[in-house]
Order: sequence, then structure tokens, then C-alpha cells
Amino acid sequence: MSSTAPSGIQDVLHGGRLSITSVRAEQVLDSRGWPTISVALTLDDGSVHEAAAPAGASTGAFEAVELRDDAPEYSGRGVLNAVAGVEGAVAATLTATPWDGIRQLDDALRELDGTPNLARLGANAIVAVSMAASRGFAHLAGVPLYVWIAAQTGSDPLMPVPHFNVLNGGAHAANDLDFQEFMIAPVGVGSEQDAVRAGSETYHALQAAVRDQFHTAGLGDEGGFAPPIANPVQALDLLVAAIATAGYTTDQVKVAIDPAANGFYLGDGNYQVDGRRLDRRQLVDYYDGLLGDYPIWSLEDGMAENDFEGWQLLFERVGDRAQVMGDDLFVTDPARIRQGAAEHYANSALIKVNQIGTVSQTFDAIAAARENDMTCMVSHRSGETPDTFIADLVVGTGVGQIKSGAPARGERVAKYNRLMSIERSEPRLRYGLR
Ligand SMILES: C=C(OP(=O)(O)O)C(=O)O
Ligand SMILES: [Mg+2]
Repeated sequence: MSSTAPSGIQDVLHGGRLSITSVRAEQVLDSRGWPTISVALTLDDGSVHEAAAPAGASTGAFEAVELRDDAPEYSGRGVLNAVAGVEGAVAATLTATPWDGIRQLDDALRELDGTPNLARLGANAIVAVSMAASRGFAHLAGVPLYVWIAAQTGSDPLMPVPHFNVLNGGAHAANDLDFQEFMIAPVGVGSEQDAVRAGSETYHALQAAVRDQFHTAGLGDEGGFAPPIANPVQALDLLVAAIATAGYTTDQVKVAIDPAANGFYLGDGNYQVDGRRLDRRQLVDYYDGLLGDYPIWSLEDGMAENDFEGWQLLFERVGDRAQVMGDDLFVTDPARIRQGAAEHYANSALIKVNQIGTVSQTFDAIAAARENDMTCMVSHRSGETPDTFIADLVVGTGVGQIKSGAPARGERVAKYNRLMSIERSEPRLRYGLR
């Protein structure tokens, strides 16, 4: 544990039993304007702890599933059934007994749901309850959420490198760009403050270029620009030019991409990128070329979630030069991460709390990655709320990387602002990659 933790790790681990007196849930809107669920837990000391579920658009087939209403309202995407489940069965369970720890509470939620993928109560309902309960436990321990998370996971807190998604394509934008995310990562600056500044300055340099060249500043779901381009090379040229225009070198600010290859997988080992059909070997050649030509340090979901042969080819070719990361491949599932390590699919795992559904299983996913010398990046979803849980999660687990979209739009910057606030409150925390 870091020297930054308050005195007595046992106090943090066992701040007391969580006595929940009431559970409230409601339907609110996410950043795409679709309903999501927000939960508030009241404790016996009168304190209230809230959390809201995010929602993905390019979801993996093996994720825990959301519960959406089968009703005409909100095109069937309402969450009133999820709300009713939380205020009914979940509330009855949570208020029946005090809770010793988050794992005990999460296990009870899973048992109550009774399905492997949380389909009955909904992963959206359960994740919001689990995050709100974590805040309750941190409150009992009298420490910031990230300190409680560090104690739960035996981690050294670390300020992460933010990965700003500044050009959007795929399922997150209306353009013809097959690759979903083009991110800038200030790996070579000295602090979170400096990283946010680099992200903001590069974002604005890019904005000027996009306006100038395409006469538009239209945005994708994560706040990045979505100009009418189709070729990933054109996107990377824009990015590298913006980094230089903003006055940074590519040692200071590198690039990360999430092609989200499920979105352009044709099946049978074939993909379609910018109108060209590529088999898995040709796609690996293509990535290899991009890694040679551009300062790309991290490549997420380069292959489709079921193209295991493709993952092995990709990892063998570029795994010594780049972070090869599984998102839809691993879905924050400890068992899938372990299997991926054993089969040499990747050296990194993306971490999304709502993919697995509970906070304690998210800790398990990070532990599984660590056991196998894999890195992790904590991630938002494309549909978000101003909830900042993931900012504390990334600092507390000390994994050193986060992605939360563009450095613009309230639901994205809430996380970056929380990171800077943690850094201001604890300036001794180191910034950088793990
Ligand atoms: C954040 C992502 O998108 P979504 O939330 O739509 O799955 C992603 O694919 O990494
Ligand atoms: Mg992804």
C-alpha cells in the first residue's frame, strides 16, 4: 500500500458494516439521450451514496446484459423494469442485513439475479448498486473512494495516462470510418494537469484542422470529431499534425487506437477496411505498417472477439512493440483474461465495470491481468453520465491508464476533472504508465 493511504489499512478494509436503510432508483438520461438507471443508497447514519450505470454501443457478445423495457416508450430502451427490480427485490435484500464488505454484497446481488450474465435484474441495475455500495464503504472507512479501492485491491495508487478519443468512427459516428477510436495519450508529460492540458491543446488544434478541411466540427458519441473520412491513414495524419501544431513531440503525446474490429468483421477471418477486403493476415500486415509509420503505442480490439487465430497472429507480430489490448475479447471477465494470457492473444485488458457487472469482479479482472503480467486500461462507455467512479477506480487500482473520450463534453470531462482534483489533493501521487 502506498504511503498516501490514511493510517491503518485495516480501518480502510474494515471501516464497519454497511447498514442500508433505504434504496432508491430512478430512470435518468445518458449522454446519448437514452434512459439509464441511477441508484441512491441511504445508510443508517443518514448519508446517501449514488451511482449511475453507463451504456455501451459496440458491446461484446459476452458482456453481462442490460435490462431494457419491452415497451414503446424510449423505443424500448427504458429502464423502468430495472428500476422496479432495484426498489423491490434488491432493496429487500440490501436492507435485510448489514454488509461486511463489497464482495459479500456483490455475491448476494449475483445470487439474487440467478443468471450468469445478470439478465434477470440487469447488469445496468446491478452495476449501479455495486458502485453506490462501494461509495458507502469508502464513506464508512472515512477515506476517498480511490483510497478505499487501493486498500481493497492491495494496489499502489497512481495517476493514470488519459487516452483522449478525439476522432470517432465505427459504431460511434455517422461517417464511413471503420476504425472506432483514435486517441491521443500524453505518456511523456509530468502530471495529470499537464496531460489534460496536452489533451485540450491537441483537441483544439485538431478542431481547427477539421473545420478548415471539412467545414464541419460534427462530433461522435464520445465527443471526438467525426469528419467525413473513411481511411484510417487520413485520420492518423490529422492526429499527428494536430499533436505537432499544439507544440508537442510524439515522445510526449503518443497515439492509441481502438479499431473495434467486430464492427468490420465479415466472418471467416475476413475484414473490410475502407472498402477493401482483407483477410486476417492482410489485416495484421496493415496494423504492422501503421505501427511502423505512426507513433501508435496501444492497439485495442484489432481483431474480432471470436477470431482467436487472428488475435494470435497479431500478438505474435506486434506484441513486442505495442500494447495489444482486448476489450470485446475479454469483457472484463477474469476467466477470459486468463485464457487470453494462456493462448497468447494479448498483453493488456480493457476494464469496464458494467461489462462484468460488479465492482468486486472488476477487481478480480484486474488481478487476473496482473497475475499474467498484462497491463490494464480503465474505460468509460460510449453512453455515459457525469458519474466519476472510474476516475477513482483507475487511481486506486494504480493501473496507470484510462480512456474517457474527448477532453470536451460534460460526461467525459467529469472524469478528467476528478482526476485533476485527486492530484491536487494528493500531489505526491506519481503520474504515468504502470
Ligand atoms: C468504449 C467503447 O465503446 P462502447 O462503450 O460503445 O462499447 C469501446 O469499444 O471501447
Ligand atoms: Mg473498445
